Amino acid sequence: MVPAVSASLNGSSDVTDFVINQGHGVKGLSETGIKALPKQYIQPLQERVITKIEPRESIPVIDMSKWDDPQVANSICDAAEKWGFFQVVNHGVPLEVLDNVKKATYGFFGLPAEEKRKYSKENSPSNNIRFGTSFSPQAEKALEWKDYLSLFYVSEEEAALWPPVCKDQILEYMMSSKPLINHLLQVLMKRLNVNEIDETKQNLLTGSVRTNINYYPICPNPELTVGIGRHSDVSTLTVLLQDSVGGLYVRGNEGEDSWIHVPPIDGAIVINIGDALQIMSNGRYRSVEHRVTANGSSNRISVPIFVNPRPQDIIGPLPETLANGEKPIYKQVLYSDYVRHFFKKAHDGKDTVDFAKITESY
Ligand SMILES: COc1cc(/C=C/C(=O)SCCNC(=O)CCNC(=O)[C@H](O)C(C)(C)COP(=O)(O)OP(=O)(O)OC[C@H]2O[C@@H](n3cnc4c(N)ncnc43)[C@H](O)[C@@H]2OP(=O)(O)O)ccc1O
Ligand SMILES: O=C(O)CCC(=O)C(=O)O
Ligand SMILES: [Fe+2]
Repeated sequence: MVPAVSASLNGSSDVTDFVINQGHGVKGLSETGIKALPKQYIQPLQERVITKIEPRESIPVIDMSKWDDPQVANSICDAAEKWGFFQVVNHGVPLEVLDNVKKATYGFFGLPAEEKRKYSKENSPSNNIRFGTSFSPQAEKALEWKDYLSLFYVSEEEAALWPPVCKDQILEYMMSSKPLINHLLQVLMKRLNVNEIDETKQNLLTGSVRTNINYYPICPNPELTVGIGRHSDVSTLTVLLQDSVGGLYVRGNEGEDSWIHVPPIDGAIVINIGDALQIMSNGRYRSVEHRVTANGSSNRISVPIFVNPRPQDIIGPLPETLANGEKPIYKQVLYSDYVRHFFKKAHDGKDTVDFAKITESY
């Protein structure tokens, strides 16, 4: 499309205006046929290079068909402790629901820029609905090659304001994932000696839900930038649907340069532990750094459901995790303060969690 548009995007401010203000996103930029990556997307060397060492181990794939089996429960807890990431198959979320949400994601990003722009921070009918690009463009020295729509679920009535092209499919995906989410949390809690999830705990673990749809368009110089930079999620846990393109890497256990690819598996869902659960488990379950590479030949989409405490909840190590005299390594923090801290800076790997760390004073 439109080489004339590409030719007219001369300076940085033209690109920023086209991508952010006019609502074309990086998808629009990619579709101009742009041949070289604009300089504001060039990441520092250390952020873009993934050393291609073949890792000796891979992220576990857990078959959930016998989900009451204690061995399945053990695999879930072991993976949460060791990797912070695992994939599940035979998880009970209908495959048709997954297909529908992927199609709906393409539907939303395929809308003209003037339609998508209606959901930008400045124009959105609600603060809980946000179409954007990169992560936090005001705070970032280098931008990321990704557009997103972020939907914080408040109520059915408010969801009526979500873009009609994807609303029903996203709601269906969220609702169909609930039994899986509750089961995973029940199993994970049991290992922490939490045998009953009462209403207070349920709210703490699953009281708010944010679903994002991510679009990573074809990139002219994928080796110079990233789709998403190193970060850990601030959720309790994240249920992530990816398509068949690949590009999600997780920090492995074999040193600084160890990044493990999460290979797309048809019908599988990726699960990752977020910072809130790392804090609540006093570090036993790990919220692990991950990143997404840019791709020179395929567009990619993903759909994370972030399951979180409520903004007004105070999070800290659960009393059950400290019952045996274990020392708390995290303090009590207001969850919305934690999330605001995450959003107001560029991605910086695992540094967000320091916000909740107890610092030794001498
Ligand atoms: C986008 O690229 C991403 C995203 C991620 C996400 C990973 C996650 O784990 S998301 C799960 C986060 N948890 C929750 O949202 C649940 C709790 N929610 C809250 O506490 C509140 O909703 C709130 C997030 C604190 C927002 O509070 P509110 O008072 O309603 O809103 P503001 O004051 O307008 O927002 C403050 C500030 O936050 C930033 N922000 C808000 N929403 C988003 C969003 N959807 N996406 C990006 N940034 C957001 C923003 O900076 C706001 O300041 P402004 O000046 O811009 O208004 C992982 C990786 C990614 O690459
Ligand atoms: O696209 C992916 O595979 C991962 C997305 C992600 O990490 C996020 O949205 O937090
Ligand atoms: Fe993430």
